[in-house]
Amino acid sequence: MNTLPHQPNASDSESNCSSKKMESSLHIRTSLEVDTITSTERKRGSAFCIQTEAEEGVHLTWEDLWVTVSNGKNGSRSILQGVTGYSKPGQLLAIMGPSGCGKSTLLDALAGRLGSNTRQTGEILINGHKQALAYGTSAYVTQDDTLLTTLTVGESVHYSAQLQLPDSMSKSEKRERADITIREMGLQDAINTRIGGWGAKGISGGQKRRVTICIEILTHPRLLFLDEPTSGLDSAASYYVMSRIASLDQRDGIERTIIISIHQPSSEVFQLFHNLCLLSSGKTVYFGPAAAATEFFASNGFPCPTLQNPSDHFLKTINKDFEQDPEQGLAGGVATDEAISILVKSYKSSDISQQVRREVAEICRRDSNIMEKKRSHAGFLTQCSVLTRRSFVNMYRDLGYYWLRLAVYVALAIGLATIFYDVGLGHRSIQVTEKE
Ligand SMILES: Nc1ncnc2c1ncn2[C@@H]1O[C@H](COP(=O)(O)OP(=O)(O)OP(=O)(O)O)[C@@H](O)[C@H]1O
Repeated sequence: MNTLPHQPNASDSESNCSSKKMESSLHIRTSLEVDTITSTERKRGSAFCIQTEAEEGVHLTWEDLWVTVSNGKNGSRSILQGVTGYSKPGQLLAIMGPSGCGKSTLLDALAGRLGSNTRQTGEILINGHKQALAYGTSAYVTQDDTLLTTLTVGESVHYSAQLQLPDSMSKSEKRERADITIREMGLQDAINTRIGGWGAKGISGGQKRRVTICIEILTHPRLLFLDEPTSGLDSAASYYVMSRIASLDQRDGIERTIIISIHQPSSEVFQLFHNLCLLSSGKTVYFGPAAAATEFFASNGFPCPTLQNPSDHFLKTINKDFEQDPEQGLAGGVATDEAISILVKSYKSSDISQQVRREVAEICRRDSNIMEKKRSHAGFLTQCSVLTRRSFVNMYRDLGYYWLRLAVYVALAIGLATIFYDVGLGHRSIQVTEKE
């Protein structure tokens, strides 16, 4: 479970959407809480009947967002340079760009996870308000899977459900919620397979990603951040994982807002995106409907060759990490730096960019509710009991952790015993000095 930092001083007051470069204190909390079950639904005793109290989705907007890091004596460096955008419920936004362009930084800024050595300016609003999200409203899936390798898929999700879901839910309800989530992510066939690690092969990399996502969506968060959910997966596994993620946007009666950063999606995966944010060196090259990106590139002199994956074409055009081979042809006949500059300028003055600003202003103007602050997750005693049980299972099954350690202790005991072996029982065998 990844935790998002708590920002107690995040203001609840409505802020003026048009004000620029204002210090944003928005931070979003972790999903340790679930949506409350109404009493009638609890009586029915079915996790299928679980409803959220407030069904409103999360509109996330960011305007003129800058993130800078201090370079010590050399001053500071801008990682993000005035990016603007939005993400709406029921939509999947993909952040793309060459390595080091600021994808993870944008995702972290939106999720309130930036490091302490960074400085953030600009405005990030939730439903038009500067506010902190309540527990259970958002979840962040990091690049790495942090799972206990000795547990099975089912155990991992069930233990997590017992830890995250509130004590007001019965054990069977928690179990049912976990089972439904496992089925949603297509993991029912692997439910009894161990996660596996360096010692023993377990589930595949794609399945591990899905288990991590499963654990994060147990609390039915309305805002989901995923940092490179397909890293390390082959194209078939990537498509399978991404199609499951994309299907979450309308699940459980909740319109989810999903934001992912992704390196190089296949053309099939690309078609799952509603909106695309293309970054280069922290600047917006394109933000708008994913389907319109090819036309934007073509209208600026960088048409996508027939049968080429559009995302490959975009990244090839704006990747300046490697020297272009002139014999293979430069992007649109110009150097990469120039291509980026053309695209960035063109985007700034384009109708698409104006439309994005209008959309952001529209979301801010809407009379949306401030998100409720609900605090409900498993109590201290439940957490202690679940963690103890999980720890015992882990120790028992972990060869290195438990059995190898036991063997070392036995060997040590035998070694010590040999020192005293056959020392005899006479008064000279062991001299004991007693001080009166
Ligand atoms: N806290 C930080 N301190 C110093 N530099 C940072 C910090 N966070 C990010 N950077 C730098 O900012 C740049 C962008 O980093 P970021 O991780 O956002 O890129 P990315 O697009 O996600 O890259 P990748 O696709 O390789 O993961 C990198 O050069 C990185 O070294």
